[in-house]
Amino acid sequence: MTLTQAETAAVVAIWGKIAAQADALGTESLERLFSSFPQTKTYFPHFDLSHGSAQLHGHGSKVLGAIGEAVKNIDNITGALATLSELHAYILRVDPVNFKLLSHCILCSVAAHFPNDFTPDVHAAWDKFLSQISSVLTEKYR
Ligand code: HEM
Repeated sequence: MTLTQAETAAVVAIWGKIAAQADALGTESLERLFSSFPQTKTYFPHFDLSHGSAQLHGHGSKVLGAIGEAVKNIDNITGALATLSELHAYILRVDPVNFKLLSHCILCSVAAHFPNDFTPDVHAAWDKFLSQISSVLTEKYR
């Protein structure tokens, strides 16, 4: 399920705009996740999840940072996210279903901030890209 050249181009095309607001978009994505799918909060009992908390911002920034690494290494996402993959599988033991939920929330945040850039093609390409990231982060479970 590798990205086609056109899909890669569509992912990269909008990344510059996302990167410029990475912290805010990451935080918003997490807030969407915790409010739409409250069961996901169980992985963060040690976090202050209230709106605007420093931990939420810090984590949102880290998540989008990892996505940025995947964009930079779009031909080798597995290698780029290897350490994170081990962390999520062996240490954090995040149920794979949650990756779909977070991916959905990231897409919603990007769509809300960049309605003109978020064309159907860009939507489809980002959907595929985020599912690739999710596959990499959950592949150690098998
Ligand atoms: C697009 C998918 C995801 C990406 C790119 C991602 C990325 C990251 C990154 C970069 C870190 C920090 C690692 C470090 O500090 O070394 C992290 C930690 C963590 N992630 Fe994820 N993650 C994803 C999905 C999820 C999901 C779906 C959950 C659970 C609902 C989750 C739960 C956690 C938890 C609990 C931590 C540790 C937080 C802490 O104690 O600081 N992650 N993730």
